[in-house]
Amino acid sequence: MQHTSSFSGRNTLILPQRQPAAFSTGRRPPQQTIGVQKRTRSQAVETPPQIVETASDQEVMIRRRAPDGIPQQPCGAMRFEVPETEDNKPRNILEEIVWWKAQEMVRMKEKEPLARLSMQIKVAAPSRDFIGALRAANERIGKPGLIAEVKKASPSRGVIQPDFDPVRIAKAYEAGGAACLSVLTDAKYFQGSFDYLAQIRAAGVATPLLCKEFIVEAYQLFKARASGADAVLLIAAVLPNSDLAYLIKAANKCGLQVLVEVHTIAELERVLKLDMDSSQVMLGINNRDLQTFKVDIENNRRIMESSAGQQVKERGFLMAGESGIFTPEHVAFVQSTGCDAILVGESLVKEGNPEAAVKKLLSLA
Ligand SMILES: O=C(O)c1ccccc1NCC(=O)[C@H](O)[C@H](O)COP(=O)(O)O
Repeated sequence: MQHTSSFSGRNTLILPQRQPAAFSTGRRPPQQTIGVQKRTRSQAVETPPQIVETASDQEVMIRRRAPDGIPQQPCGAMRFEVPETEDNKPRNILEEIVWWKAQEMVRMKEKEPLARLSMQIKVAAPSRDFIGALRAANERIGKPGLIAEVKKASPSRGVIQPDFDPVRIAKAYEAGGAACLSVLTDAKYFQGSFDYLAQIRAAGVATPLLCKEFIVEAYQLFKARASGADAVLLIAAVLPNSDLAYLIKAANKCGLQVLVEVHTIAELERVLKLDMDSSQVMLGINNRDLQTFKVDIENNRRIMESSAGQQVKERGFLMAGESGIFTPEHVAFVQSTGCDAILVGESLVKEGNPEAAVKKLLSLA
């Protein structure tokens, strides 16, 4: 991958050269098969078993795009329509969200071209050290550094906080002792907004902000940074390593740190093959399976006890436990597995007094 300096000339931000994504279309390359190929009896004798790829070896389990194209695609004054087939329906919520992002971004780019965002980034206030703030809080309080999530709704829980005021909640989290905040920006599935990031920053909240978005393109990094984010989430279940490598470099060049999220040992093993700087990239274990919604915080222990989990510690990466953390006992459990940070949404945001909820969760009161 070619490296270039962050900014060249006056108005052009140069990003690293993109490598093609291994499975970015969701289709497998023709020479690859899942499991053992079907053979006739004679072939079984003559041909050795050909196990080219198993499910756990696959880079990503979700298909990044609908195989036949998105159902409706504007094209100038015309519109493509692809007939709905079984294959062209998303297989799970994560696929649905990721397919939606492609359509959403067409409109976003029309409204706010990349060049405009690039100009905004140049004059933006410097970003804050997201990972450093979590490490400092962990040292100061002896508990995992808390990333408190500002989210109104989610696909699995519906509306979590009907009386949703993002700035009020952000200020309360900060006053309660959160080291960092995570702000949902997806509008369709989480009722979030990039404007919330900007509003929270403009209101004088000093804790670093994570843009919680389903990022598949560099455009979203620019949008996050222009809105006031200090860090972005990249989801390993969505992005093959080629895309992760590109997006991590692009994010860092925009002044954003990165939280790379995994859900399985296989994903962590894969992600650890990337060349990552532990001062710019942290890792997270999402205990929610984003394809089925099942939450299991034991997942945290399983992953941290694996040899990949050991490698995380040896290489000095900050690791966050994410999802399903409701009580101080959960916090202690996740910390005992080796996580020095936690990401918590529902249990805090649903409380009428989020400041007290943070103190209670961290046993600071
Ligand atoms: O929460 C969902 O329903 C969901 C569905 C599809 C993709 C992502 C989803 N959630 C993101 C998260 O995992 C959580 O917002 C985050 O980890 C906090 O979890 P919690 O403390 O359980 O609210």
